[in-house]
Amino acid sequence: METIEAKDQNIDTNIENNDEIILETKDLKVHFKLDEGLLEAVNGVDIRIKKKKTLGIVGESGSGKSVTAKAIMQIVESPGQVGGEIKFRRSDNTVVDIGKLHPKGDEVRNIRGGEISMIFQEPMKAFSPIHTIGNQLIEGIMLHVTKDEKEARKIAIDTLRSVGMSNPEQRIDQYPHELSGGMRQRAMIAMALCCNPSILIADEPTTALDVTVQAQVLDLINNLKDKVGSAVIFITHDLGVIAEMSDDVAVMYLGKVVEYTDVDTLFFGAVHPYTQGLLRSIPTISLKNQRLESIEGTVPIPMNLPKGCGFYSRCKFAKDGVCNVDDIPLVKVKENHFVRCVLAEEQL
Ligand SMILES: Nc1ncnc2c1ncn2[C@@H]1O[C@H](COP(=O)(O)OP(=O)(O)OP(=O)(O)O)[C@@H](O)[C@H]1O
Repeated sequence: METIEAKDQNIDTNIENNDEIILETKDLKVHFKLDEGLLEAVNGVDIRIKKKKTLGIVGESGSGKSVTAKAIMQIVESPGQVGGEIKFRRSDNTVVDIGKLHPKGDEVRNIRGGEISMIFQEPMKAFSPIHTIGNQLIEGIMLHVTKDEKEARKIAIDTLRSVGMSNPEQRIDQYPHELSGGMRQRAMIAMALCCNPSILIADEPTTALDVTVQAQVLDLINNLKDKVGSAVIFITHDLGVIAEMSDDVAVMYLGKVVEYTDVDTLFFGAVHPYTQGLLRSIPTISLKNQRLESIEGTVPIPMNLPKGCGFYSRCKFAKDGVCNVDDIPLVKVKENHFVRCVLAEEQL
């Protein structure tokens, strides 16, 4: 077994020597200094995004998924402090550590919205209510793609059409509040895609939509991923969506990745008790008449945490004196399968 703890990475390839890797975080931390104490929202996350692939990040509310995404975009709110490495391969093939760039500097601004863009849970947050959809798309295109306003407007209309918006020539001059929820979500996806980003981060992009529109938006992201050739980071608490969208999956709990593998291994060979608990809580047709299990309790607030496994208080396999003594490393159990659990070896 090999340990891939952040400080002791034992992986033979990394972003510097494997150009299939487009983004890599190492020992990523986001801490908030609050009056009540230090809140460790993200606490040593190592993830890798490969070109044109989707990494799903799954976990319950409060596990640190959104804060991880915000750190990659350098948009963590004050008083959040970001540590660790966020190495990103730019379109000219140079590798930069986004975490070392000034959050308001030109280089981050070029990357954000241009090379890495994000779809948020709630489209109203992404748009200014006082400008038309078109003005907001065109502003981004003129910043990242072309200085020619006519051409930028054409790109905006074409992108709106490509995300399934009817009458884009008219809709482009509407304000966000004039669009339905589904159309607003499409407009936000268009805004995220109009500069052909190499990474699209989608943070629960369908939560606020009704079920039929949800399915359309997921299809849209999958189709556009193929067309534009972007890699996707897809954040959700829904394992059904993970199955549909992901190539690799990172399961997060209490600010850490607890299991990391490809989507098939996740569904057919999950090892971490937390992942197994999440899987037992998915409704399936064959389980129609059985009660679904849920994981008892909730994710604790990541402040003043005791030593050992973060899942200790909720885990039915927890062993006193074993799991609650030291921090648990993420361990390689087989090729492309990593688990943060001392029982991992026994359960294989
Ligand atoms: N601006 C902030 N100030 C203080 N604490 C924060 C801030 N943003 C997030 N947190 C805390 O960081 C932890 C992780 O939050 P995060 O939003 O990343 O979780 P999540 O897994 O994305 O959950 P959800 O699915 O509900 O979005 C939580 O305990 C949250 O309360």
